[in-house]
Amino acid sequence: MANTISIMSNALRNVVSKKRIRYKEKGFNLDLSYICPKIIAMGYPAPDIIEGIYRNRLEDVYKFMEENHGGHYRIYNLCQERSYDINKFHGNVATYPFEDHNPPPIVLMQRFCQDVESWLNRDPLNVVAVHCKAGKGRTGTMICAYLVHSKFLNTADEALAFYDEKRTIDRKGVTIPSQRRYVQYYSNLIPDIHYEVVSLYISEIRFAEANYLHNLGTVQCSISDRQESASEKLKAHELKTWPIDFQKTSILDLTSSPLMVSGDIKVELTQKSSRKMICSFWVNTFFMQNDAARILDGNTVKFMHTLNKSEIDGAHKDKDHKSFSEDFKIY
Ligand SMILES: CCCCCCCC(=O)OC[C@H](COP(=O)(O)O[C@H]1[C@H](O)[C@@H](OP(=O)(O)O)[C@H](OP(=O)(O)O)[C@@H](OP(=O)(O)O)[C@H]1O)OC(=O)CCCCCCC
Repeated sequence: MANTISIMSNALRNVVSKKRIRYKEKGFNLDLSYICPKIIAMGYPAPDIIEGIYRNRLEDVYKFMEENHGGHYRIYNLCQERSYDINKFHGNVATYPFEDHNPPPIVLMQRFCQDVESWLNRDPLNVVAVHCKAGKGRTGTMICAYLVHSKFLNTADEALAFYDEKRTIDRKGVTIPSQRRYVQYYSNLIPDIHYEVVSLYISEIRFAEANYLHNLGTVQCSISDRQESASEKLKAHELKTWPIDFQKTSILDLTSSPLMVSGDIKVELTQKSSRKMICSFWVNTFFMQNDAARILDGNTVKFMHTLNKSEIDGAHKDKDHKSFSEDFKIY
């Protein structure tokens, strides 16, 4: 009977881990992959019995780490929605939590990379094990940032492709466009660009060739930023929202009262009635300054930051937006 339950549980874990590469050696069967000898990506180490039925069991991950890297491992938990007693891993657990399906704040990426670098430099035997919930999107975003930070690879694209190959069977590791964009942003800081929070004024957003939106009629457009506070969980903080009737216009015109934004900014389109998310994207003002065309009076900046469909979260998955035109752009 116990053997049957174990077989069924392993079967379910395999289904839940989808196309992620599993570690199946030395008696282990874990949603876990070595990205390189010192960097492990893994699914959540579930402490409770129920979640342990379909995800890594914490005790199995502990056994794996002790047998293979005893005394030389540090765990990084990126989950904002889950946690466990860090003493289960001798207290050597660092947390850098952010929301599922979203990019991390740039400053969180910097702190994560510095922490990993410090740990790995302490002893040649040291390794890191990074996880979120699935150990795929958020985990990949941070690991790719470190692959560029450490100059193990030279570009964001190289890091993303390397991670995709080492972590997934279908080479679809980091798929959320804004997560991929933030790895690119981070790589733009290497080797020694000083990041700072920059304020810009949004005076116009143009939605071009977005036939899909035209068919939706009035859509709600919101712009949010992120206000970090130690106590509160990270979440987008809505600054303002506007209705846009895409049957009449494809421009959000804020010329009369530009909106000042700073740092990590989320633009989101939702169905006006249901508030169901249509698509969204995160950008960071520091990396948009070059796109900013100073208007004559010098203090209002209209940034024409072109994003195409593959760079818009939600649209990239296509499953809901098959009628998006190929060249869906947000300026
Ligand atoms: C008999 C039931 C069979 C269920 C088969 C489910 C098969 C299945 O879809 O399993 C997967 C689901 C969801 O799986 P998870 O609960 O693990 O969620 C994943 C996680 O959010 C990833 O983000 P991250 O944590 O890596 O940052 C996300 O990647 P991203 O943000 O990059 O898109 C991925 O989206 P994606 O897959 O890429 O679209 C999500 O599927 O698991 C569950 O729902 C767990 C509950 C399982 C219920 C167990 C009941 C005992």
